[in-house]
Amino acid sequence: MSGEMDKPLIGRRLVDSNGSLAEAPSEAPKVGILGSGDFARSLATRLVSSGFNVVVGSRNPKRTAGLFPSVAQVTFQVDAVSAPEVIFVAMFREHYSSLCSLSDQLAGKILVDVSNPTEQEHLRHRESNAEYLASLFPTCTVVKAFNVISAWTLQAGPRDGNRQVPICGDQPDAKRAVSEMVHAMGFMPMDMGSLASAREVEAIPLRLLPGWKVPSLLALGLFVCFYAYNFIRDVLQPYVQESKNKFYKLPVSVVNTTLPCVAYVLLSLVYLPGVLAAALQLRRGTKYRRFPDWLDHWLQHRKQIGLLSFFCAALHALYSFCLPLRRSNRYDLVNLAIKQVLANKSHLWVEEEVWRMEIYLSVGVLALGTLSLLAVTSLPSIANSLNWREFSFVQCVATSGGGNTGSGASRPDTHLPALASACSPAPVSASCGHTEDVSWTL
Ligand SMILES: NC(=O)C1=CN([C@@H]2O[C@H](COP(=O)(O)OP(=O)(O)OC[C@H]3O[C@@H](n4cnc5c(N)ncnc54)[C@H](OP(=O)(O)O)[C@@H]3O)[C@@H](O)[C@H]2O)C=CC1
Ligand SMILES: [Fe+3]
Repeated sequence: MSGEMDKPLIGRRLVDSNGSLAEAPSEAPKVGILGSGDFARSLATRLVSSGFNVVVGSRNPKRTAGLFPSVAQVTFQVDAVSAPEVIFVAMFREHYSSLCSLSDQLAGKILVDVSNPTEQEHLRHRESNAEYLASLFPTCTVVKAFNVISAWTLQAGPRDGNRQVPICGDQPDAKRAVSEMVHAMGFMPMDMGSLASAREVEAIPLRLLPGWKVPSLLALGLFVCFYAYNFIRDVLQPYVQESKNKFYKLPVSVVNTTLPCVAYVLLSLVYLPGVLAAALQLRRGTKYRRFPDWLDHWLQHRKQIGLLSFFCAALHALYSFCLPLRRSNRYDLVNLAIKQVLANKSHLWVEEEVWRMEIYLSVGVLALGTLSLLAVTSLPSIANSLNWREFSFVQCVATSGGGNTGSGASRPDTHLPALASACSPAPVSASCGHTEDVSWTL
């Protein structure tokens, strides 16, 4: 690495008072970008605004120059790679070989591979894109970075959820140089080890909510079971036994009765593994042994199960609000009024039912509020701002002493709280026959 990269420029933004990108000082480190596509353009914009001198290498600089910030230099590939020490390869894998003619100019430089394979490419090639690039340019140092950041995020700036940039490479100095650039651009570098990890890093954007698959299927399965049960009980049975047509209940009423059942069972599934884990530790007499795989996975999915429980409870609240809006409800009320008139009753007031409904609603609202609190505190940005004691406090207050076993289920040290506090929460029963209590832990 030349001394150019050593000059500190972290946090130096080059946006003038009009909001446009100002000229980078000539002593600012030069960074090269090969390619002029979407990613190259966003990268150039962010690099310029972070204080770097950017030179873009294109096969057709005349055509593409207008798409880049005016302070970025857009030139032919061969001219772009001569000065910078760090060169981003913002091209697809199949075009890497077209750079082989630049081998001499690229010798000794750091190539940053930002590419993402498609799912088919990932399965087809055994070696990662970064390792392939390294095999084409053995005299260069290849570092894998930025592939998890979309062109849009690069342009818009880092956001809470996707600030982390996994980096891997075989040369610590090259990794450090790229990490500093990542920092300067407002992202968080995350060292993923040697270039052999590149395949793993390239697989990250291919994932689709891996932690949610099983909990979602579980919630769906529970919903189908409870819906079938409620359909038989509330619709089919009256139809068969009394020839009453209650099929109108299918879209709202049956769904509304089903949702809290699902929410309650999911909630109990959040606590059950903690209790089982604690019982297992007590039986074994030690916390220094791994849990069986099924229990380990269950423990790690508690947050998702808890959030799905919250989702069902929130939907139940919304559906309940909509109940009086239904036409069937209006007809029922009118019919009741007519019956009263016919029976010559002027004042209908059943004290017990009135109280039961008042308390039921109040408890329901409190339970949903508590569940919302737990859902909000389980969001990473909020959970990270609480220390362990504060987090446990919120969990315990919200669940009247609910248990917690920590998320690192396979790490023995985090099992300790399981023994200490794996007690089941006191459910809040509602008069309509379902329960709306809430809590889970990260
Ligand atoms: N777009 C995104 O959000 C993200 C993209 N990436 C990765 O960044 C890389 C570039 O993606 P993106 O910018 O979207 O793609 P584009 O298709 O928009 O750009 C690819 C660029 O490659 C250059 N290129 C060089 N040689 C060839 C060649 N022989 N044939 C065709 N093009 C060539 C072209 O520039 P020129 O004509 O000037 O030479 C072209 O602009 C990919 O590897 C992608 O996986 C990674 C994360 C996010
Ligand atoms: Fe309810």
